[in-house]
Amino acid sequence: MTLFPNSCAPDSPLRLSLPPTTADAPVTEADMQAAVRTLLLGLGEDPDREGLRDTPKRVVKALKFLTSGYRLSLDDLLNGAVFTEDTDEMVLVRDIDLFSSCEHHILPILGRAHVAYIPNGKVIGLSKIARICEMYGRRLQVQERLTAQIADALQGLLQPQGVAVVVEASHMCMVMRGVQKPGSWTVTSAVRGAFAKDSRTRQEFMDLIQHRPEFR
Ligand SMILES: Nc1nc2c(ncn2[C@@H]2O[C@H](COP(=O)(O)OP(=O)(O)OP(=O)(O)O)[C@@H](O)[C@H]2O)c(=O)[nH]1
Ligand SMILES: [Zn+2]
Repeated sequence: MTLFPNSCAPDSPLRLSLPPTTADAPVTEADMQAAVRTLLLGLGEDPDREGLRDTPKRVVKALKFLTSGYRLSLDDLLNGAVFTEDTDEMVLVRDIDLFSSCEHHILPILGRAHVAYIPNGKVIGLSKIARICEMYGRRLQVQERLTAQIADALQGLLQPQGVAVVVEASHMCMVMRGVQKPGSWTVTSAVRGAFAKDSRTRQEFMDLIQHRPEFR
């Protein structure tokens, strides 16, 4: 595994554009656990009671998992699974479960992605499309950026004739708190190449993903 997402060659198409981070800041695991302990105290809890004693450790572990996409790169997850193939028919992987975290509240974004591309001499292993969604999902996100990152990753890896991505998701920050709208779904799309230029191609994609959004 590449520990640092930007560790591939500076001119590599696989290089990720990460937001500025404090990755070099000396924040230890103990610091992070102490911060969670402080949160618990602020919430009026007793962090030393039995049920909460290991909670700082668990929360840090969970948050690290939910943001593990920062510590992955496209070449890690691709494992070379890009193949030469003489086809120019649309490939669609739909209903890819997606779990992300909203960057404003660090609360879950739950939904699914539909990802299509029209090859241009190269195809990608199908599971890798879901892995790309996972990599970008396991970061602090806004849905619009998540959608665009998935599209741009495929565009960069395959130089296909076009890419289309639709993400439909429910934001727990709009469901469990704040405006409290449990039935709301946010739909975002990113289209590139033929899907942007040709409305019939875009319509074919939209017809193929038509269904009632419902989180299972
Ligand atoms: N565009 C976009 N907005 C998001 C996303 N996730 C959360 N938000 C919104 O980010 C906004 C943050 O607004 P603020 O007013 O700063 O935060 P807040 O007081 O918690 O807002 P409320 O959620 O309205 O209570 C809210 O409107 C959220 O709904 C996302 O993926 N995309
Ligand atoms: Zn939010």
